[in-house]
Formats: sequence, C-alpha cells, structure tokens
Amino acid sequence: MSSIPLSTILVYYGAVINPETLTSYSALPRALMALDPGGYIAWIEPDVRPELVRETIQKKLSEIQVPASNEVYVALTELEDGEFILPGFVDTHTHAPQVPNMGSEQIDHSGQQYELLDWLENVTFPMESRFKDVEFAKKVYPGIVQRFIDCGTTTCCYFGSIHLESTKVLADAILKQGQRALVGKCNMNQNSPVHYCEPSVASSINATKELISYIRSLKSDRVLPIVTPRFAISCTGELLHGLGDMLKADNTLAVQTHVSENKSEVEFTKSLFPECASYTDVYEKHGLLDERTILAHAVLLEDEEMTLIKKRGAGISHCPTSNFNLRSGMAKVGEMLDRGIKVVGLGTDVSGGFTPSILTAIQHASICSKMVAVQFAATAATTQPTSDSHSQFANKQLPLATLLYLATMGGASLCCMTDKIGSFAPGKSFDALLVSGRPETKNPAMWSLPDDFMESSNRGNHYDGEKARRRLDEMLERFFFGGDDRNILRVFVQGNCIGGTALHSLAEERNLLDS
Ligand SMILES: Nc1nc2[nH]cnc2c(=O)[nH]1
Ligand SMILES: [Zn+2]
Repeated sequence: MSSIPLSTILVYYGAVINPETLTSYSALPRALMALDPGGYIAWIEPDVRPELVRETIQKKLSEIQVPASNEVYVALTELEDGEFILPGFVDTHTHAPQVPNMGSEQIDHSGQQYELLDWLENVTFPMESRFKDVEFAKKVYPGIVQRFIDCGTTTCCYFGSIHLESTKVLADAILKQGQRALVGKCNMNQNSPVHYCEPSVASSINATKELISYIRSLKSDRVLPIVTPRFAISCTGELLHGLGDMLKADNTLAVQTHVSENKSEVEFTKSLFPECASYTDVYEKHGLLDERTILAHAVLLEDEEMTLIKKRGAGISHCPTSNFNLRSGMAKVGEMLDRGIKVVGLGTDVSGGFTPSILTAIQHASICSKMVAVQFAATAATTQPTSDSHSQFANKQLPLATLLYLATMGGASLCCMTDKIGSFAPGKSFDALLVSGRPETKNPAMWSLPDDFMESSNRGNHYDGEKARRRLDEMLERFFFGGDDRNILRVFVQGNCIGGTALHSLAEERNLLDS
C-alpha cells in the first residue's frame, strides 16, 4: 500500500467525471485536481489548457498560503489519453463471509436453484458458520476485502457472520488494507440452525457492543461499526428492541438489515410479528427505522411501507444481481426515486449476487429498470401509453447519470457520508478510481471508439470541448456496460492507492526486482 509523504501535494491533470444530481454529472476532459497531504481534495479547476497547468498550480498554491517553513513537493500526474478519474463506488450491502460461496450452490451444482429461505438454510448458513474458526477468518478475509477493493469499491457496508472474533478480523483487514467501511456482526437468535444461532438476547447484544467498542478502539474514521440484525425472521422482538435501544442511546450508530426481499420471507415475517402492519413496520416498531437505516432489497414493498420509509428518511440498497439470481423479483427503484426516498444506493449482496463488482450491479440495475418498464407496458391497458408519462423515473429505464449517482452519491447518502465521499469537491476525501479504456487493458469494449472521438482527445491546439465531453460520456457508458476490473487501474481511498490492476503490476515488478 502506498501513502503520501506528509509534505507532498498530489495534482492530477486529465479527464474527470463528477456526479452532481440524480440526472446530471459533469464531464471534465481537462480538469486539474489537487489533494492536500491528508488525502482531502484541496481544489479543482474544471478546465485548464495544457500550457497553463504549471502556472495554475503555482497560483493555487499561493492562494492556499502554504507556510514558508513547509517545504512542499508537488507531484503532478498527467492522465493518458483514454483514462479518466471517477469517484469510488459505494457498495451499500454485501456479506463478506459469503464470498467463498460466490457462484456456487454447493449441493448438487444444478445452477443456482434456490430461492431465499432455502438458499440461506442449505448454502449460506453452512458457509457462514465456518467463521467460528478465527484462523479461517484470518486466512480468507484479507483476500476477500482486496477483491472488493479491486472491483472499485472504496466504501463498503459489510455484514460479517454472527461471530465476534472473526468480525474483528474482518475490521482489522479492512483497516490494514485501507478501504472505507461500515462493519457489523449479524444478530441472530431465532429461526436459525442450532450451530449458527446466538444463545440469548443478552449474548447477542453484548457481542454487538463489544464489536462496536473494538472497532472504535481502532481509532479510524474510515472503519466504523454498524448494528446488523440479519432480518426480522432471525431476531426475536426482544432482541430487535434491545438493538433499537442501542441506536436510541447513540446517534452516531447506523443499522443495516434486509427488508421485503422474497414472497415467502415476507409472509413468514408477517406471521412472526402479527402486531406489525407490515414488514417495514417491524423495524419501525422496534426503533430501527430512521435516517441511519440501510434496508437491503425492498423488492416487494407495499405502498404504505414506501411512505413510512420516506417519512423516516431511511435508505434502500438496491441489489439487482441478487434479486435476479435468487429469483426474488424486481425492485421498483424508479418509483422510490420519484417518491423522494432518501436516495437509493447499489449493493452486490454477495453471494446472493454472484460477484463483488458494483459494475455488475450497475448493469443489472439498468436491466431491472428496463424490465420494470416492459412489465408496465405489458400490463397497462392497451389504451394506455406504453411508458409512464406522469413519472420522472418510475417505469422507465434509468439513465446513465442516475446509475452513476446511485453507485456513488446515492451510496454516500445511505452511509450518511455525503460530506466526505460520493463526488469530488474541495474538503471531500479523494476516494476515487483511475479508469482506463486504453488498449493495454485488453478490453476492446472500451478502446474501439470511432476515430473522430480519438482525435478530440488532444487537450491543446485542436481541442474541441464539446467533442471531448461527448467522448467522455461515451467512455463512461462503455465502462459501465463493457468495462470490468481490468479497466480499474488504481483505487484510491483518502488519497492512498490501495488497489487496482496498476497497483498489482507495480507489486509484481517489485517482486521481480527483489528476487
Ligand atoms: N440476500 C440475502 N438475504 C438475506 N436475508 C437474510 N439474510 C440474507 C442474506 O444473507 N442474503
Ligand atoms: Zn444480504
């Protein structure tokens, strides 16, 4: 892992994509962005001609009045043609101890055949229960965390297993490897296998408190604890109440759980909590629903549940890969956005979702929105228009800008971190991806652009701003729909490069030199 010497100001010159709203982003083909030694963005100049780069840096440095006694080094990195910088992805829902199951259902290899509840029982709980063995956790968690990082996830909301010690190991790995994260251990004290169930409310609450103290003792503002009742089915009302009380007593704590993912799950939940008006109301009644709440899935929400979620300011993590794979259904993300639900983020939900890549979640979020639109058109009476002309997002395909927003700012919003991450602005942390569409990445989907786009890349004399911006739009779309981790050269958190293919090739070069 590389870190910035204290007195160095890093400056990047080249193409930057910066999300703005649900429907807009800025595409800046020749921006200049400087980081202070702490990895915060010091300033951004949106459009600088190549011959003015050094002059602009001098001027900016004099404006921020670096004390004369401080020797300041400026390290300028000029992006190559075909490269751009993008805010890092936020994965708002995933399960670290399920990564060893990714792509496998283990029983008879008949091809991802289970729906949620059977899948939990037959595939997921057996794997998670292996994390009782702390040595196993130590062996696998570092590689798991690095895999998420290399997919471009700079901030991740992790579910651990029920085990305190192994979840500490997960937090240690995240801290060491430099990712930003919320980390929780699952609370489960009912409807779970005997070997994978906490023995009492008190033991579940105490272990949760101990994990919170442990993570806070790491004294990192990057790795934070999050309360993690697995879902209503696996927690008694008393346990949910106890966790709600913890949140009431500490307004810096966040909570993550699952909601309304699958038909049988919703029915079972309602049968367990008949006093509650809906699945979401279970969380409401137990003090677990407010603006610090991240609810994964929300595929089958009833009308009143959407209203309640909006009222409480809770956020939704849309996990389309998992929803397709476990045959859960299609979340109505467009409708949620129209209702102004505290923006939606994206989640990989490994291993319900079979990849840790938010790029895949982006692709599937797009497909999900298209299929919701197709279904709307098919079910609307033939006299109705085939698209929903009264809505902005509902029953329509999500545009590129919206997908970008969900993967970055939407996620930041769910994590209550919009002041820190999700986009580029002075004072925010430099959590970013250096993306390349160049031929060396060996991904023709990104470099086979038409020649006239290639010509517009010249930042100097023949620069055509409009063409260069259109080319960046095109590159972003190609990255989202044809890109993969080969195209993510570097992954930065708080200015430190912690992953990406370029990091690995550097490490390999070093190893070669060492040997
Ligand atoms: N997708 C998914 N849904 C859940 N509901 C409760 N636990 C889980 C889980 O591990 N994955
Ligand atoms: Zn999940």
